[in-house]
Amino acid sequence: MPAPPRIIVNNLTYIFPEYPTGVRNITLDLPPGSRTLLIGANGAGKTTLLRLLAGKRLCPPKAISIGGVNPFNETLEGVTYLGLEWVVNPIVRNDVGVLELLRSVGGDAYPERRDELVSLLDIDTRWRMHAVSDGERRRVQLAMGLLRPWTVLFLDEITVDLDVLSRAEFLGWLKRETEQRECTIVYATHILDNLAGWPTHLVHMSLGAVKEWGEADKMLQAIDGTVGRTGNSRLGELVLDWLKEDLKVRGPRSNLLLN
Ligand SMILES: Nc1ncnc2c1ncn2[C@@H]1O[C@H](COP(=O)(O)OP(=O)(O)OP(=O)(O)O)[C@@H](O)[C@H]1O
Repeated sequence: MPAPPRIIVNNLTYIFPEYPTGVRNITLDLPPGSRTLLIGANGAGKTTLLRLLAGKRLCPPKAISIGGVNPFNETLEGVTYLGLEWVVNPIVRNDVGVLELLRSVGGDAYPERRDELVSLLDIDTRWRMHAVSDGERRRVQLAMGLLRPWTVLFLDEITVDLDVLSRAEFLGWLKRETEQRECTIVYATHILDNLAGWPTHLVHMSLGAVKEWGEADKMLQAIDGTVGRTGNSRLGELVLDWLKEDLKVRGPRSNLLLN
């Protein structure tokens, strides 16, 4: 990557061909080393935005810059996108061993990193992938996906199958990565456990637009104390307020059927 992994989005609008949905007028500036949480209700546009950022959909020429590069036009060295299509890749359901899989994605080139991920994700290298649980499969996938040292990581909630401890370890490792190397993370998630103190930035999306975004500490200042009214973390409390407000503005989807 030619420049530090800063992510700039400049008035990005993308509408799906033949559908009136998409994302509109999105502007963001996420500095190198930041860890951004993308927050929003189902259908808010998080996956659409992440896929645009990762260069998987064509966007207007100057709307996105990842380390100074338009991701659709140029190959993005060091950018990793882990989303649904990666999760459903059938390769990780074959009768194949863990080490063989890790080798196939370059594990031998990064032996220390491979061993660190195997240990962190509590992977038994004797596993055969057709005979593991969903969570075990997900851990191996994560090790595969993260093995090459990325500079920008786009994560579309891929930790749902992990148990609480594994997810906490994983999040801690991601945080250390951004502290020890020059790299940047954007993570779309609905699961806020163990995320207190994790994000440097928050982006709140609703109905295909960014409603607000900024430094997490500043945005969380509005919520008093470390634990909110419902026992949630301050982050959980803030997000709950956002989503309630979004629902109020949009109205329940069931109303659409009645009209
Ligand atoms: N391929 C597509 N073609 C047309 N519309 C789409 C397509 N993919 C998503 N949409 C629509 O775009 C909107 C945003 O979808 P998106 O998947 O980005 O939401 P999301 O915030 O990631 O939701 P979730 O939290 O459920 O994953 C939705 O209204 C959805 O119906």
